[in-house]
Amino acid sequence: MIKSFATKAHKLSTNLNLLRIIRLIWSATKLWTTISIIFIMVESALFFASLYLLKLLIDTLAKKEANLVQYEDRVINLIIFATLAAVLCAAAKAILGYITEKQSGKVAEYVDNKIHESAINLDLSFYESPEYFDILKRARDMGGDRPNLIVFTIVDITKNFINLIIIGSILVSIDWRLFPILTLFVLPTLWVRIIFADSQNVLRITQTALERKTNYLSTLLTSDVHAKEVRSFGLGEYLRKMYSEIRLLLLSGKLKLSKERTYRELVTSAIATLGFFSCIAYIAIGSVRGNTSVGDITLFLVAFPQSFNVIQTLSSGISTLYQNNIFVKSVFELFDLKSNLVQAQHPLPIPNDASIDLEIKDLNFIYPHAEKPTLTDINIKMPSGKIIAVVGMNGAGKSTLIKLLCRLYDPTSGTISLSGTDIRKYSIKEYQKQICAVFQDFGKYNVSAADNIRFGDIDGKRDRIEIIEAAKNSGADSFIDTFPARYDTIMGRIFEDGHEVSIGQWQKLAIARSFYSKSRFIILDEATSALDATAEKELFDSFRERIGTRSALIISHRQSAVKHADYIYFLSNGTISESGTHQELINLKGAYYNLFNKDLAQKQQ
Ligand SMILES: Nc1ncnc2c1ncn2[C@@H]1O[C@H](COP(=O)(O)OP(=O)(O)OP(=O)(O)O)[C@@H](O)[C@H]1O
Repeated sequence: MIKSFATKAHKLSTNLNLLRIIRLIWSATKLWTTISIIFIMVESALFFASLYLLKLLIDTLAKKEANLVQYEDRVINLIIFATLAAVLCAAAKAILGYITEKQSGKVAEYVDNKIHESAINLDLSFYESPEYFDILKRARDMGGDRPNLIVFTIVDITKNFINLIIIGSILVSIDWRLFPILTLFVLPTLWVRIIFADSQNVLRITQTALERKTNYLSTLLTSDVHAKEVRSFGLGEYLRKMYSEIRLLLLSGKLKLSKERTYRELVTSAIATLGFFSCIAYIAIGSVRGNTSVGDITLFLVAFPQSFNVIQTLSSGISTLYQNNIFVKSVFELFDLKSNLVQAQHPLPIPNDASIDLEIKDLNFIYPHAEKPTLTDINIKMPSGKIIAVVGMNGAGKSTLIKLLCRLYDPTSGTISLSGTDIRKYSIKEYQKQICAVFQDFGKYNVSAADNIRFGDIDGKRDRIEIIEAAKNSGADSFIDTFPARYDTIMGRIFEDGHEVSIGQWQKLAIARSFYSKSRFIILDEATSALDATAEKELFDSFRERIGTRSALIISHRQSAVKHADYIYFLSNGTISESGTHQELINLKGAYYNLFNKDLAQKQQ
């Protein structure tokens, strides 16, 4: 048992990240941590003073003095000081409670901020990895009340540790054997608690994926996004049953562990109580035999239950800290994750000249954890001021190409260059500012129509004229103008006073956002799929005027969207199989010709 305890203790110290937790608390709030340390000291000093004064009082009472007046004064003074120390100790304890609350609020805010900062800075590949979502879930579970709990527990442990030394020294002064005996009897409780905290952590790790699944099912059952399909396909009952079954499975795992823990704690608590009464018996026998003074017995009766309490609280504090360690660990794991995109050490400035082009050369790309490449031998030129189009069947790799152009991923081999320089030599943020993409799953922001557009250039000044101009260019102005609050109308139905708009109207807002951006390249990935035929025709017939001097890349399954492009690439199974102008590709009578309906293409010739 001792060996096992030692191993556990070693694991505890290495696993606990204690130093790192303390550093985190210190970084979050130096001021409140300093005040908290001061008050811990003050409270402990007052606690010691009140006990010591009580001891002096008992000793004085035990030895009556001849001078009664002096004797009485002495007793009264000791009572006053002991009371004062006890009152001040209680006051310090109450103030420390407030300070800890303040301190833990700051820590919670700091942890939340750091979690969000890490989540923003990690590259897209993390958002396509289940392991990352598990870490993120556990780290986010650290939010809420958990930082509070950890700060409170650390404060409590520190306080109780100091109190233990104080009470321990008092007990040693009565009889040196008391303290080790008591500690020895309480150790099994601590051991059991740590073992089970450890098992609980293992259980939490193994249950994270299932917990995420229940969260997902709950979202399906309750979110507005899925409400229509859940009803029309009658999925509600099926999903609810699935949710309940997983919750039951999770609960049974927790209950099994809890049952075992309760049984073992019953045994170890009995051992601790046995220790407590053994010490009392030892002192009582000493008293009967005249070996222990009345003062010592009284002091023992005051200090001993307190010490028992302190040791128990200390052991439960340590196990609470250990239990929460899994969340702390996940937070640190998240903080330690590094983006796979390597930032240039000395980034080059983005060229300022009017003509700026993008070129993809001999590019190959394989997704992390994927078995085969998604893109092979890609060569594409995006000259300044030109419109190019990429066409291909579902799954050909078009969106993947966009992710690479936006530097959300880096190519496995080959290069993407901006004005002849590999884009990895620029700062990621500055490069990404040059490209504005409207993705297939574009964002629908429940903010005002104006802000939906302004998000295209969040760092720029709020220019209402430019926002209206962008809305006109995308065709969004026609529906925004029908709202009484026009550009100040909140989009979507999540918040009060919000106006839901159609998918096509959301798409027009997203396109307006890209027009409003200051990027020199606009990418539309199936960004007009929900636009009506007239709106789409209007947009693309005068697309060149609408984008000004910028270059554009259009991905679409519709001929009307791509036929005006200066150059078209046909992507097939991750490679470019055809390229040329619309007319050249029609004449070729290959995959492009076949994709866009032979008859229609023939009519157009
Ligand atoms: N994160 C990912 N990890 C692994 N494979 C992926 C990932 N994302 C996409 N793929 C795979 O890459 C291939 C190309 O996907 P991509 O989304 O680029 O196709 P697409 O041409 O845009 O298709 P669509 O026309 O349907 O939008 C698909 O086979 C897809 O399964």
